[in-house]
Amino acid sequence: MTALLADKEAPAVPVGSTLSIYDPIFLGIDEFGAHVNLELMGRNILVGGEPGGGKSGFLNAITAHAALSTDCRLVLFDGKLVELGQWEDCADEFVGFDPERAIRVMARLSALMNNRYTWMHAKGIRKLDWTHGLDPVLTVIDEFALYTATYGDKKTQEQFTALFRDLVARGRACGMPVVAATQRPSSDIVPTSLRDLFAYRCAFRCTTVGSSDVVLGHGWVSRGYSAADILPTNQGEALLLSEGGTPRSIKGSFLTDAQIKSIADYAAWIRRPNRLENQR
Ligand SMILES: Nc1ncnc2c1ncn2[C@@H]1O[C@H](COP(=O)(O)OP(=O)(O)OP(=O)(O)O)[C@@H](O)[C@H]1O
Repeated sequence: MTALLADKEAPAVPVGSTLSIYDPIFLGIDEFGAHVNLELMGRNILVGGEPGGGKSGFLNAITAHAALSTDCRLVLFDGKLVELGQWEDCADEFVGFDPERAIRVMARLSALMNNRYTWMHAKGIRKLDWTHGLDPVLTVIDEFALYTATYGDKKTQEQFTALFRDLVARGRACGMPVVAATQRPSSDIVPTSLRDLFAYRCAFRCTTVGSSDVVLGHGWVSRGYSAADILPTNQGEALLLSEGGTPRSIKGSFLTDAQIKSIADYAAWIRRPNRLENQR
């Protein structure tokens, strides 16, 4: 009822819950049915696996949390438009298949990182947190290989790759984490030097044991953790590895298109620039 009131008549309290990007993000359940949550701030997440394994579902669950977090700015890259497209109204930037635009947005993120580090240096801050009053900026990229190896020419691909790598390397300490997914987990698309910048790695079903190791890190297959063992019929199952741990079998949370639409509508409403809190 409250939500139906016009802005000027609405009480100065939120009509529903909002989240913080500093809250743990619900990702799904483990093999014992326990909730699996992830603290994103200060970390990057790499997601890989064959088409149809459940990567976009996983990305949508994280994006939903971020969209409902009014302390988080969102930058979305979706070369297919339809995987993250429903969140466009919640995002500060939504990049589709235009490689030049992808580079421009990445370059702006790079400039923002430089500004933040200059400010942090002046203030003597080593790692940004919620007490510093700067909104985190989450970048979510579905199928980054489209930008690094498919769209554009060699020059634009190299430019994007360099800026992307810089964001993954430097973003996390200044409140700019990255969640990046690819359906091509091969060593040319995800070289070890890039993979190692991701503290969290999530492997959905992979076609080969080599691809599983590309996502999780070399040696996990030989220790018995292979995403190639996930059944093709078990979509949404993945091996999740967090810094210093061992891969954990999870079943990712999944939002239907209708659920995404209603969450995205609500999130766009609470994120609108003239929302009540901003008018005080
Ligand atoms: N956690 C889940 N639980 C149940 N079903 C799921 C889950 N995740 C995905 N699915 C099912 O698998 C289908 C494909 O999932 P999704 O689009 O996320 O795969 P993908 O890995 O992103 O594929 P692509 O690489 O082609 O984009 C979904 O439409 C859904 O039916």
